Amino acid sequence: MSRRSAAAIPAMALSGLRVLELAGLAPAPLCGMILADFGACVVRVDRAPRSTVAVDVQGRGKRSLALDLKRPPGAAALRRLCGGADVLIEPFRHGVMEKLGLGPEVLMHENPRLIYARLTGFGQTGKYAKSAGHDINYVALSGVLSKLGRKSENPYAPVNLLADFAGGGVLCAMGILIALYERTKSGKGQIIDASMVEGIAYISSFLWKTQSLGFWNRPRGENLLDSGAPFYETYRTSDGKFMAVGAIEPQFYEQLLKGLGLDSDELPEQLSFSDWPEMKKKFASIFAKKTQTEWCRIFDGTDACVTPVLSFDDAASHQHNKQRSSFIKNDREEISPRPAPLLSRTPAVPSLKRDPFIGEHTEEILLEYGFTKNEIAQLYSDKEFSPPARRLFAEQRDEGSLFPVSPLSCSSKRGRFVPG
Ligand SMILES: C[C@H](CCC[C@@H](C)[C@H]1CC[C@H]2[C@@H]3[C@H](O)C[C@@H]4C[C@H](O)CC[C@]4(C)[C@H]3C[C@H](O)[C@]12C)C(=O)SCCNC(=O)CCNC(=O)[C@H](O)C(C)(C)COP(=O)(O)OP(=O)(O)OC[C@H]1O[C@@H](n2cnc3c(N)ncnc32)[C@H](O)[C@@H]1OP(=O)(O)O
Repeated sequence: MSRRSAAAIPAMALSGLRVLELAGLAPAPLCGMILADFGACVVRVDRAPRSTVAVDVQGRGKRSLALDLKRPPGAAALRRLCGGADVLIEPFRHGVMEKLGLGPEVLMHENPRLIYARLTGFGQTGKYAKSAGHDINYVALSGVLSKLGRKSENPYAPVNLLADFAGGGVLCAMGILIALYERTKSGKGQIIDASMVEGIAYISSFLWKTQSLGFWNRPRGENLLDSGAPFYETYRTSDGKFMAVGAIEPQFYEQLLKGLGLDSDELPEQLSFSDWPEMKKKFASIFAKKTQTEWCRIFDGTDACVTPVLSFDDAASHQHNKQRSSFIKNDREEISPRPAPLLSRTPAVPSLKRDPFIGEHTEEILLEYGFTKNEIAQLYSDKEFSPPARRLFAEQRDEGSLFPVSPLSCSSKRGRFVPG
């Protein structure tokens, strides 16, 4: 690429943004990965020296610094790093950061521009603030879990997508961006209390606000969008695959019937609740007569709102997704979703390298944040970053297979790290 064309590539939307993400389980890593995908320089602060395995499988585009925050030099180092950062993401239950002397009153006193994002299940206050929990507990407490599941079955949590990721990682990233925008006007940072319970509840506003419309008057699994309706359901095909049907509006429902070879004049009204169970059986027996490919041939290109239920492999190779390059392959041939949404001028440019090893970039990050070689040596001598840990990092690098991967120095590879 010529120098001219290289110069013409606009910086990513978040380039220059310095983010410290304290290593956590699932939500905070997604939050950090989103920011990194869109250009932020994200440093994951891992535990040292006791970490042996990276919990973060969403380390794309991040670098790793290992610190023992329980020892005064480690906590002091984080304080100093926060002095030069824009955003701190912390994923511990309420009180942990305060116990470490790293609460917001300390860090924001030293850096009033800091956005201090606290991503927890239950939030910073309330009866459960100090309790352990996981996605399913947060979805339960939000009220949403009571709505999920098929007829006559127990409530069902759809993997850990709702709390950890939608209500947690994504909304926390949104909170950070809102706070950053506000900071351009006030010059001040702020604390973000991102509770996953509230995140899911917020995301489920439609459910709350449609209560009065009669959408949800029937028991779980018997309503319009919760697998009660025959036209909003999945159906097994003759080859053991599935089709998804979402033909809600009458004109689309008509096309569904046409594709199935049915005549609406000979059927009950679309919204006749009492006929739904029978209609489901009818649709199921028809879908079971053809393969998924055959049904795709019938419905593709129509407005019947019928699509194949794809496996991950099939999703990545589906023509539509390929046409949009919706999935990317990293340098280990691992396929994952491309960052979304697509920005027209400054789209995300995700790293295609492996995720970072724990502590892999400790020294280079500390140097970038203004530590001298002597100070870093002092941290070493204080066993903050002990020889055994260094050996471990070397072993990780040699084995190469223990951890998913991507060392990407913001300064060298993307030119988007701005030293403080
Ligand atoms: C359902 C999901 C969770 C699913 C995750 C699993 C799918 C994955 C978990 C483990 C993964 C595997 C593993 O990594 C090994 C392999 C790795 C390989 O790369 C891939 C394959 C693996 C097999 C991998 C596979 C999978 O990825 C896994 C199986 C969720 O719901 S996640 C959401 C959980 N909730 C929250 O995050 C809300 C806020 N947090 C909390 O409530 C608590 O943190 C939590 C989660 C309840 C945990 O409580 P815990 O008591 O453990 O921690 P805290 O009270 O928060 O305190 C943290 C303590 O740690 C100290 N500390 C932190 N950093 C440092 C540091 N740098 N140095 C020193 N010390 C540190 C801190 O001071 C606290 O100490 P104290 O307890 O003494 O105060």
